[in-house]
Amino acid sequence: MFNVVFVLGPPGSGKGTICSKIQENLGYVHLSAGDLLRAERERAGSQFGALIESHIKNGSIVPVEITCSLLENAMNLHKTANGFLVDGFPRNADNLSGWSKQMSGKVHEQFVLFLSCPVDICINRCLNRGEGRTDDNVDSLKKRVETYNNQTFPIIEHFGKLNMVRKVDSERPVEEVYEDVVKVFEAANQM
Ligand SMILES: Nc1ncnc2c1ncn2[C@@H]1O[C@H](COP(=O)(O)OP(=O)(O)O)[C@@H](O)[C@H]1O
Ligand SMILES: Nc1ccn([C@H]2C[C@H](O)[C@@H](COP(=O)(O)OP(=O)(O)O)O2)c(=O)n1
Ligand SMILES: [Mg+2]
Repeated sequence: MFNVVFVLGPPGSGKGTICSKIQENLGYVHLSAGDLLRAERERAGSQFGALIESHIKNGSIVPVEITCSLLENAMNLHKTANGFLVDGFPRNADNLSGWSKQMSGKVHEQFVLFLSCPVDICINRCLNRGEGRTDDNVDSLKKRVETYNNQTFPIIEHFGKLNMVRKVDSERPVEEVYEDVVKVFEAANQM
C-alpha cells in the first residue's frame, strides 16, 4: 500500500520547492506530475509527446490515463518509500476519477497539502522561475490560472468536505512556509 500526500495549489504557489525540502528531510519521495509529463514529452519514442506539449502550453490537463500511469510506474520504482508527495495531482475531476479507478486498493491517501498564495504573486514567481518552461509566459499562465480556479480548486473543496485538507499560507518566505508544513506532517504522523 503506497502512502500518498497530494500537494495542490496554484501554479507558482511553491509546491515543487516545498516538496523538495520535505523529500530531503522527512523521507517522502517527491513525484511531480508536471515533471513526469515533461520527461515523457522528451522521451524518445513517446507516442504522447505532442499531446502533452499542447496541454502544457494551453494550460489544460493531460488525460489521466497518461499521468496516472506515469505516477504508478514511478511509485513502483520506490516500493520501500515511507510515502509519496504527489505534486500537482489530482488537478481536475478526470484526474480524480481516473486515480480512483486505477489506484484504489493500492494507496492510502494521508491528506492534501494545500499551498495557498495570491494569484498575482504566483504569476510573478512563475515569470521569474527561470526554468525555461514553455508555459511560464503570460498567455499560458492566464489559462493555467483559469484551469486552477475552475477545475483544480473544486478538487481541493472536494477533499475539504472529507476533512483531508491541510492549508498553509505560502505567500511568506520559504523557511516560514516550510516550518508550518513540517508541523502538518508531524501532526499527521504523530512524529
Ligand atoms: N515562499 C516562497 N517565496 C518566494 N518565492 C518562492 C516561494 N516558494 C517558491 N518560490 C519560487 O517561486 C517559483 C515557483 O516555485 P515552485 O516551487 O516551482 O512552485 P509550483 O511548483 O507550485 O509551481 C520558483 O522560482 C521558486 O523558487
Ligand atoms: N496532473 C497534472 C499535472 C500537470 N499537468 C500539466 C498541465 C500543467 O499546467 C503542467 C505543469 O504542471 P506543473 O505542476 O509542473 O506546474 P506548476 O509546478 O504548478 O507550475 O503540466 C497535467 O496535465 N496534469
Ligand atoms: Mg511545480
